[in-house]
Parts: sequence; structure tokens; C-alpha cells
Amino acid sequence: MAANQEREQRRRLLDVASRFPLPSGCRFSYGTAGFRADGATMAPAVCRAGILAALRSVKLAGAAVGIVITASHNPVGDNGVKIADPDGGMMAQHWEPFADALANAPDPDALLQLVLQFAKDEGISLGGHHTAQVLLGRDTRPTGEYLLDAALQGINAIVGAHAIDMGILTTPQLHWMVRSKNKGIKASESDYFTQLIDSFRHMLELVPKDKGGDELAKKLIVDGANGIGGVKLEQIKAELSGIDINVRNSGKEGEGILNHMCGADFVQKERVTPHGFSPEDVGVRCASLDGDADRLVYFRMSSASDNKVDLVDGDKILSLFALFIREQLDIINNNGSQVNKSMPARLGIVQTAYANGASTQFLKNHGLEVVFTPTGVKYLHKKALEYDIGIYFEANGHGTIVFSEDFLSQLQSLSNELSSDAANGSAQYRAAMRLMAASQLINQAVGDALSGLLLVEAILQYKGWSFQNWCELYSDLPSRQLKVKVIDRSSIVTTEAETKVSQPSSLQELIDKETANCAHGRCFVRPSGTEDVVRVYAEASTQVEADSLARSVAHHVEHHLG
Ligand SMILES: CC(=O)N[C@H]1[C@@H](OP(=O)(O)O)O[C@H](CO)[C@@H](O)[C@@H]1O
Ligand SMILES: [Mg+2]
Repeated sequence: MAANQEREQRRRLLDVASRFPLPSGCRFSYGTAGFRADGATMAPAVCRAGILAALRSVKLAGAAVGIVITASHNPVGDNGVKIADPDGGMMAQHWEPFADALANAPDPDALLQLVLQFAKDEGISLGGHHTAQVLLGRDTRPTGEYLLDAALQGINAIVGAHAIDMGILTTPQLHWMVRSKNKGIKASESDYFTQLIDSFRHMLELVPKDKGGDELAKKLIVDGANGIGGVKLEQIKAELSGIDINVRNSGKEGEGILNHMCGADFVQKERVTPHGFSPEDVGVRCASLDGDADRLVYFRMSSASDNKVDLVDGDKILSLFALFIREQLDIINNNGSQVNKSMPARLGIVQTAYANGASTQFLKNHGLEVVFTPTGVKYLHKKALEYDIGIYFEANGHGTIVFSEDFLSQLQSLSNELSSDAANGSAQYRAAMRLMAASQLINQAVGDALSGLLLVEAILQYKGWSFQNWCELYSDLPSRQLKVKVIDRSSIVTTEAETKVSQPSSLQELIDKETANCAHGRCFVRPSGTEDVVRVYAEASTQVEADSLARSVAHHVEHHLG
């Protein structure tokens, strides 16, 4: 680069780094979902994430990259930052070590040297003959605006980079916008809403006439976690015909604190009703979003006398989606006599070790191909992309369905052919149209509670199913999750999609021994990627056994790693 441009680039980096010094003792790690910490301490990491995102865009020839400022389901005082790649998915993992090094650079000079060296290694030419664009979104946290400013300063430290603030959004909206922008399609918030509303309407138009439910079937209460998801749902609910949505914990002034006693994480872990529900809600279908609306679970208050809920978690949402997709593919491929066109499609179901064993068994019993990845959306999403249709969910409610471009274009040709002859209106045509509408409705970039919720509602109407029918697909095996504090959680190394400990190997022997004592026992431990703990998961045929298995293994972990 020309000498004066190079000087300018160096000056900007030194300047921004000195504006955001790293407090001593601070250490950031990119982890399962980006950098997270107390919101008030996040500015240096967020500024550096801005630099990182701009560099990523330069590297990828100016394609739009995203930054989301959120700490998801965590307390309101926390905040965090993560980067979305041009396809709308998580940032490529091989950049994570650089992300860590950049976030922890101790002083301006170290930061400058790191950037220059990395740019050299990656063949990124700095200094002006390029453009870079970064779209930014943030959730409703009070530290959001201040951190947005830190991110903007980081982005602007890269010469030629251009930041676009997309405002207060759900995390999946920002991922969707990045993806759409790079595909050259409309990418504003109103385009996102239009796509959701239109494809939901198409899905309902394709519901068989005899399946129309009663008023209760149309009624849905949504716990918005006092976050951004409730706000967005309030904005569009009047335009969603065929469903009657009532939002609680909607994030309105005075309604409650973000994620406090509410939200998908709370409901899934505690299995009790969120704040803001009363005995009048017994029996009504309810959904719960997390603070940035990328997780979704369903529940129902079981009785007026206590606050326990019947939970439908990510595994059961996954099962509903899998049955629906399988059914449409079967209709297309076993199409009776009229038109003889088949469309072989590889359908893959992706879970993690936290998926309840009963769900995996259920899916396999239906002849579905189930594969496992380590915890974290970045692994699940990548695996799902290997299929024509890949469906993935974490038990905690994050997941989506991804359709390959190739499959969608085959589907398009099939529906074109069928629409032009006597098959118009045939079962096969309608099944193809349902898959097309589902691919439009469900977010292709990342798990999205709003689009997931609308797909669930459309499928329940299509099947004419009540919440009870859905619950009864299978019964969860009793399970227990515990957290163990240890000195160094990274001393546990796992293998086989985190289901086995490879180091220390004696620990796995002890886990095996404890597990062998339980009927239907399954147990694994892994270091968390978001908290300084080792997680223990146990499953067994009774709750007492699952609890005791988890406890014994937690003791072994404590004993081994102190
Ligand atoms: C057991 C569990 O729920 N783990 C969560 C949690 O990761 P850990 O690495 O387990 O801390 O946070 C991740 C990010 O939100 C989420 O993807 C994952 O499912
Ligand atoms: Mg979230």
C-alpha cells in the first residue's frame, strides 16, 4: 500500500486502541457464541470485534459481514458480541484464534502488530483499495448503544470500511439481513417481516380444509422474555391471520426485567411458568423466546394449583419439523398415479449429546438419519448444510431447517411443471408448495424463534394437532444437568461429539462404571464454552436414578480436577 495510506491505517489502529484500553486482568475468549461479560467491561472487546469484522469483510472482497451486540438469555447487566459471516452463519472458526488474540492485545502497539501480521498471513491488503461493509444490530440491553459506538469506532479504524447500523433487532434478523444483502435480495427489516407474513399465509392456505381448528387451537400466548422478540412480534401480529397471539413479558416499560424469571432458558431449565402467567392460562398453548429471540420452547400450564409446566423443548420442535418434512417428501415421491415425478432428497437430522435420548430414538424409529455434533450452533448448522434438507436443534430451543440451493431449484421446477397441467391442486403439487413456503418462512441463516414459532403454528394447523397430540409424540427420559466449578476446565478433553472424555482417561472409566449401574443410563461431561464450569448431563429411566448418576459423576469430576 502507498506509504501515506499505510501511515493512515497505522495511525487509526493505534488511535482506536488507545481509546479503548484493556483493563488489567481482563481476558476474553470467543467461546461458543462470541465474547461475553459484564456489559460495562465489554467496550474494548466490542471495539476489537469491529476491527475484526471489517477485516473479515476486506478479506471476503467487501461482502457484508454482521456484528450482533447481545448476551442472549443472560442477565440484563451482561452483554456480548459475535460476528456473522457473509452467508449469515457464524464467523468461520479458523478466525477465532485471531479474534482471541486481538481482544486480548495488551496495548495499542501489540494490537497494531497483530493486525499487520494477520493481514500479511491472510493476504489482506490494507490501506484503501478495497471496500468493507459491516451491518450492526443490537438487542434491548441498556449497554447496547454504548457498545454500538465502540463497535463503530473499531470498524472505522479500518480504512475503507463502512458501517451500517440496522438498529435494535433480534439476533436472527441481523443474520438474515447479512445473508440477504450478500445474495443481492432485499434486506431491510420490513422485507424480513414481509417474508415471514407472506410465507406464513401461504403455509395456512395449504392446510387441508378438514383440519380447521377451533378458537383454542388458534390461541397462543408468547413469553417475550422482556426482550426484543416480544417487541417485534407485537409489531407484526396484527398481520398474521389465522392465529391469535397474546404477548406477555413484551419488553414494554415496567413489564419486567430482561430474562428475569422469564424467557426460553428459564422455562426450559426450571420447568415452571414464567412471570406474568396466571391460573387463567391453564391449558392454553404457550411459547417462550429468549432475550435475543434465537431460542424457542413451548409449554402449557398443567394445573391451577402449582406453577409446573408441560414442556415442549427443542427436541420436540425438531421432531415436529422432521415429521412434517418427511411427510411432504413422501407425498412428492409416492405420488399415486397422476404424475410420475420423484425427487430423491437426503434428509438429515442433527442433534447434540444434550438431546433427550427418547427424541433420538423416536426419530430413528421413523427411519430418519440422525447425526451428532459438539455443542454450539456453528457445528450443528455446518453439519445440516451437508444435506438436501438438514434440520437441527439444540434441546434448549435453538435450531432451524436448511434447504440446499440445488434442492430448492429442483422443487421450483417440479412445482412449475405441476402447476401447468392437470396436477395443479394435486397432493403432490401442494406438498411441493408447502416445502417451498417452509423454506421461505424458516430462517436459512440461523435459528430464529419468530420464524420457528410461525412454522410450528402452521404445522400444528396442517396436522390438526393440539398441544397434547404434540406432547405425546414421545415421553422424555428423566434427565439432570449439573455444573461443577473446577480450577481449569480446559483440562477435560472430549471426543465423539463430546460424549466421551479422552483426558483424563481415568475419568471416562469412572463415568462408564456409574452409567452401567442405571437402566437406560447415559452420562457425559464437557467444559462449557460460555461459562467457567464443567457441565454434567445424566439420563436414566427414573428421575431418582438420573439425579444420582449426575451427582456421582459430578463428585468424580470434582475429585479429579478440584
Ligand atoms: C448445555 C447448553 O444448553 N449449552 C449452551 C451453552 O453452551 P455451553 O458451551 O454449554 O456453555 O450456550 C450456547 C450458546 O448460547 C448454546 O449453544 C449451548 O447449547
Ligand atoms: Mg439467544
